[in-house]
Amino acid sequence: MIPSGAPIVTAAEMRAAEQAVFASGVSQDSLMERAGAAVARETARFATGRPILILAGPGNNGGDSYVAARLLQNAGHDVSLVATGAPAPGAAERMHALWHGPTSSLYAARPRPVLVDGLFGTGMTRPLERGLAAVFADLCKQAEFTLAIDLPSGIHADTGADLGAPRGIDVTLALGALKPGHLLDIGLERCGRVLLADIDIPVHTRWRTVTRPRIDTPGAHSHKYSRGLVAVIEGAMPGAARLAARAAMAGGAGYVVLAGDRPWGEGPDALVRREVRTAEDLSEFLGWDRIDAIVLGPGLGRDRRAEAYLRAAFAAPKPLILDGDALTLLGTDAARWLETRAAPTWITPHSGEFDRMFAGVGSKIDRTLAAAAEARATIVHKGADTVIAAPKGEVRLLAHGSRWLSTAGTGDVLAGLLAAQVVQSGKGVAPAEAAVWLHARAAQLAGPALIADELIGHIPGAISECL
Ligand SMILES: NC(=O)C1=CN([C@@H]2O[C@H](COP(=O)(O)OP(=O)(O)OC[C@H]3O[C@@H](n4cnc5c(N)ncnc54)[C@H](O)[C@@H]3O)[C@@H](O)[C@H]2O)[C@@H](O)CC1
Ligand SMILES: [K+]
Repeated sequence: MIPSGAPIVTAAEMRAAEQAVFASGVSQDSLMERAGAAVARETARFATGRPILILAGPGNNGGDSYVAARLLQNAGHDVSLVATGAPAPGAAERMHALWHGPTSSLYAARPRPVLVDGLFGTGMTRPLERGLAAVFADLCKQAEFTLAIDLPSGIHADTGADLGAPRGIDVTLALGALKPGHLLDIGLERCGRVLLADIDIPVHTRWRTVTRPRIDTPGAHSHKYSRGLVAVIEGAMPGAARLAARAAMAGGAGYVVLAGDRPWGEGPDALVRREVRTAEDLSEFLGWDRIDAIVLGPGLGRDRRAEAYLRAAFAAPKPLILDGDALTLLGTDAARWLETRAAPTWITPHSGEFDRMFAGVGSKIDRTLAAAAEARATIVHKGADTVIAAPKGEVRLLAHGSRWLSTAGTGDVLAGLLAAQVVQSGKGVAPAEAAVWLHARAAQLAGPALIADELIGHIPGAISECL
């Protein structure tokens, strides 16, 4: 569980935001008191009277531990504290001085039912030393409840990479804002439930977690064309395009046309079919001014005709959603091709497709942002941690989507759903955020062992939660 619509900042941005708070006259000690008070509050809520063991590292994460230990002890809790070494000079050292209980060595620590991890937070820069990681993992294993302060020690704040974090953290209390490490890579698995503590540090960022969209009920004067016409192009595997077309219909598009050389197969009667056999046919069809968005790629194939279809779709001055085989065809030339389009483009790669199209370094957010800027397209980089990035720097992140979505066809459904949102809600991240939320919610409603066809049936239920 991750708070929705929450700001996400890097460790450096968080430090800068803290410096701005200090510059406004708030002392480092009082900020640490706020952080420690939030930790004490949440720990008390979950501890329900059980004995508490608090781990304190050398830096400010440890400083928060000393504050929490003092406040919990003052409130009558049974608290033991262990430290990895002397606290760093400054606020952490001053908070240590205010802690009047004993401080013992981590290596002598006895497990207790409640564990609070204040070893390292955003200052985590290198892997945990092996012996320390083993002791820490063992204490987590033997605890009944574990809360990590800001981040689990052993998770890289900016990338979510594993620097030796234990399994079994139940709650991570993010201080001030979420960090990418709560949402990406191994961090996503190891944080448990993420709670956000507002410690009154203003942050300014264009990165947020995905929120539930607001969807308008069609107005009295709405008609099929005003609600948007989506054209889905069929290729070698017609089932994939049909899934996308049906998802566009369920997603609220007013009119959906499936265009291909075998469009007459199964599917709803409300789906309009159009026979298209060559790239010339396709160009002519895409010239129809009623078309508001095009979906190309699901089941397209990778032959010469598929390439010609891709060129025809690129040339059409319409919003374009590219998925699957279209992305494979773009390959390493993706950015060069995509940036030539005048009309808006969305691409929906999974990590394998993304890595074939774009180089890049850094976290999944950094790489997706860089690719979006280079390609001048909005990118929905799918996965357990789905990152949406737009060329001008906007980021939305959906973590904890249903793991049952990892089956064939669910990506085709997302592409169609995205097209339906594009024709209804316009540009950039907004339609992508709506589509990703609806897709994840439909998956939750479909439950375990879902198949892509069933997912479509739950889209209206997801939409009804957004009205
Ligand atoms: N800056 C502030 O005033 C505030 C910071 N806060 C807390 O401070 C944390 C950040 O504090 P720090 O910047 O001091 O950093 P940490 O407390 O996360 O880490 C302390 C130091 O440990 C060292 N270190 C990193 N990886 C290590 C490893 N594998 N083994 C051994 N040592 C390692 C680093 O040199 C780092 O400076 C936040 O996560 C948050 O918990 C909060 O108290 C709010 C206020
Ligand atoms: K921690």
